[in-house]
Formats: sequence, structure tokens, C-alpha cells
Amino acid sequence: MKYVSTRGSAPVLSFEEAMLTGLARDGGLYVPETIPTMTPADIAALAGQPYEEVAFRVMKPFIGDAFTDEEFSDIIARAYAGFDHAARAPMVQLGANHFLLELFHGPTLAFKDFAMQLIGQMFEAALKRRGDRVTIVGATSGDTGSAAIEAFRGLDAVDVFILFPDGRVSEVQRRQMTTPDDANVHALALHGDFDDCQARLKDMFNHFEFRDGVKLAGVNSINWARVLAQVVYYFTSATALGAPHREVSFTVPTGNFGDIFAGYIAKRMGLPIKRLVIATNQNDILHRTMLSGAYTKAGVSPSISPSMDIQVSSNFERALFDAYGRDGAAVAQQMQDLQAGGGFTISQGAIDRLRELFDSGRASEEETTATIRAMYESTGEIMCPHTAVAVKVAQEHLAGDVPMITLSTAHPAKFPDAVEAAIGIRPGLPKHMADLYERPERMRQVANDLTAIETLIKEQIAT
Ligand SMILES: Cc1ncc(COP(=O)(O)O)c(C=O)c1O
Ligand SMILES: N[C@@H](CCOP(=O)(O)O)C(=O)O
Repeated sequence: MKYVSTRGSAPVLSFEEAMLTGLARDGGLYVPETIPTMTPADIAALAGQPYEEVAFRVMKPFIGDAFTDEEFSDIIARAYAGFDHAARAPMVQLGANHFLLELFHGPTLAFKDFAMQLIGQMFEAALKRRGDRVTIVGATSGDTGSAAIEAFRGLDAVDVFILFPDGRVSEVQRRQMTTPDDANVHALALHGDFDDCQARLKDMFNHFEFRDGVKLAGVNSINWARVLAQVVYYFTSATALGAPHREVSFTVPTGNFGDIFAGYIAKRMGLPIKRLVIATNQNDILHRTMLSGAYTKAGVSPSISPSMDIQVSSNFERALFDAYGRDGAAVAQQMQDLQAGGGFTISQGAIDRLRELFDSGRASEEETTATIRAMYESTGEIMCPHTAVAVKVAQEHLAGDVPMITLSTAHPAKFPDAVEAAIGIRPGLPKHMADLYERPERMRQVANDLTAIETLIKEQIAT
């Protein structure tokens, strides 16, 4: 399996090279050259299998010969051993034909653990074999950072630097990033928003002298392996509800478009997904784009679902690449327009193709709070604000007898203020994090300035 860049002019790589490379050298994102498919019989055979077995069968065609079957099985087993639910991604029913897919049973209580625990294991195995070490830099609006730190802390072959927007993540998210005391972990509070963090990260990848000097690697959904790991739970949940004999739809709380893009890949692989619904908070650039065909940046306004406070949605580029018939030059032009002028207009053909696949909706702050309250009152379910955004949008897209699966992306205890404001109950942290508020914090403030960030990283690596 080979990987190509969405901008069409970077080297074609193997799975392992793409995983260790992160951003393509032309500024694009790696995607598989072709999408492997599964037959209805292959999909039917997944029903009732353990999560780990489904993960192996779904991901194996994408990884080529990066790992032997035995190595890959062991990697998967280790990745999910720390989850606190035997099903890994269990479902609960919210109402007639509406299901919640709980993706917060990993160590840091968000869906990011599904991919990050796996790529932590894959990086370790690949770097050991190569006798190499890398510098991982990540950008986070709260959950990617904590999951990355948990997955890579204490490893000899990596230093991890996480840029988070100062004051714009929840206290639990911040403490998850600032309290680990491992010497290879560095939490950097950047003076800006998540888009600034992600833009500086991409600047670092595009600054080849720095990139090559520190052997930069990425664990954001820039990294194809992150997206791949997230494809698996679309299969486990859909087959549990009758796929491939029955179509299902998904609503996904969306920011950087990685999670919903994983659903798109599942569909391309043959999973009978009827609709993929993009759910945004008040930072609704993706919903506006689907309505108008114009991707136009507005300022980020902080919300009670802070992990989705994003305006430059990285993986949308991967969807555009396919919508433009894999024309890398067309994508490169649109990305240049975004950088230079703050937006671009999608061609009629490409937006039509996107609308064939995706629906969209938004939830305001008030609607998010009202949904947390209504769901608690009607089902007893306590949900995080990101999940509530998606539930509100999903309710607008319930259609007849097609089951709707809404992704529940974080544990409510990561956002206790928003939950308490809605229902008067402050969700408690699980046992392994019970002393989070007592642990000492360690972080560095950093300006939204490429040179300042690169200098800090180089200094830390040298010590
Ligand atoms: C809790 C939560 N929900 C939803 C999202 C949005 O996911 P994506 O960025 O893959 O669209 C994020 C951030 O990625 C998140 O942390
Ligand atoms: N919401 C994310 C933002 C980064 O997304 P990623 O999937 O590209 O890593 C976060 O919580 O950090």
C-alpha cells in the first residue's frame, strides 16, 4: 500500500514512512493511493468479534508489510488493554433508532485514545527497529495533547512537545497535559487559539531545516495512522446494528474533520453508511461551507465544547482531494487561497460530490446546554458538551428506520463546568485520575511565533 499527498507533489511513501513523516513535504496530507474494500461477507464476519480482531482485519490492508501479522496483533492488544470497558467502544440507546457510541473508555477519557494508544505502540516498534529517535510536536484544543502525552510519556525514542491554546482548554484537559512529570514530555501554552497552534505546527513541518534537524514527527490527524485507527469503531458499531444487511448513519461532532473522515473511509471500504452528518458548535465553518460551497474563515469564538473551537479544519483537505477527483494541483490552489485570503470557493462539481456524502448542522451554546439537560432528564445519560452538539444535530437528521449512531467523543468529567451548568451535577473523575487536581503542574508559556517555538524546542532537546 502506497501513500500519496493531497497536493500531488511530495514523494510517494509506504505506510511506515507516511506514519513517521507526518505532513507531506509539499504541505499536503498523506492518503492511501487506493482504498481497500471489504465484501459484504467480510463485513458480516466482523459482527460479534472482539474489538481487537475487527481492528486487525480493518487496518491490515492499509499497513502493508510495516509489521508482521503477529507484531500487529500484539500492538493492537497492547493498545487497547488499558481501556476500562471490555467492548472498548460500547453503545447505549438514546431513543428509537438513535444510539450513542461511547468512545471515552481509554486512559485519557476521549476518542483520541483509540488512535493514540495504537500509534504510540507503532512508533515504538518502528523506531526501535530503525534505531532512530524523533521529536513529536502536536497541536491540541485539549484532547489530542493529553492522549499523545499519555501514549508517548517515558518512551526513550521520542520527545513530545504539545502546543495548546493558553486558557482555552478545560482545567481537566490542561492538568492532563501539565501534570505528567516524565522528562520527555513538554506542555507549551501558546498565546493564541487552536488554529494558531496547528498553523505553527504546519509551519515547522514546512521549515525543512528545523524539520530535518530535530527529526520532526506528528501525531495530529495530519498523520494518516491516526485517521486509520478511527475507522475501526465505525465497523464495530455498524455491524452490531445489522450491517452489512442494514444501512446505518453516523453523526460526528466535528472540528478538524479527522473523525468523520474516518467514517468516510469506512464507507469507501464498503460499510453501508447512508449519511455522515457533520455536527459543529458555534464555530460552524464546516456547516456554512456545506450550505454555501464557500469555505470562509471567521474568528474562533471560545465555546463550552472547546475541543471543537476550530476554523481551519485540517482533514477537510483530504475530503476535498477526493471531491476534486484527486487533483492535487486544485487542492494546492484552494489551500493557497485559504492561507492568502482566508477562504476559497469549492467548484460546483466538488461541492455536489461532498453533499452526496455529508449532511451538516450546528448547535449554539444554548442548544448544547439544553441538549445535555434534556438527555439527562429523558434518558439519565450525562454527556459531554461535544457529544451534546452532535446529539442535537443528529436529532434533526433521524430518518425512518435507518439507525443513527452518534459519536460520544469525551467523558463528561473532562468538562465538569459545562455539565454542572446544565444539570446541576458535577461529574467526578474516574479513580485513576482522582488526584488530578492535587498533582503539581509543569508548563511553559510561548508566544505565537515560529522562531520562539522552534528555539524553545531545540533548547529542550539539547538539555
Ligand atoms: C471531544 C472531542 N469531540 C470532537 C472533536 C472533533 O474531532 P475532529 O477534530 O476529528 O473532527 C474533538 C477534537 O478533535 C474532541 O476532542
Ligand atoms: N480537537 C482536537 C484538535 C486536534 O485534532 P487532531 O485530531 O488533528 O489531533 C484536540 O482535542 O486536540
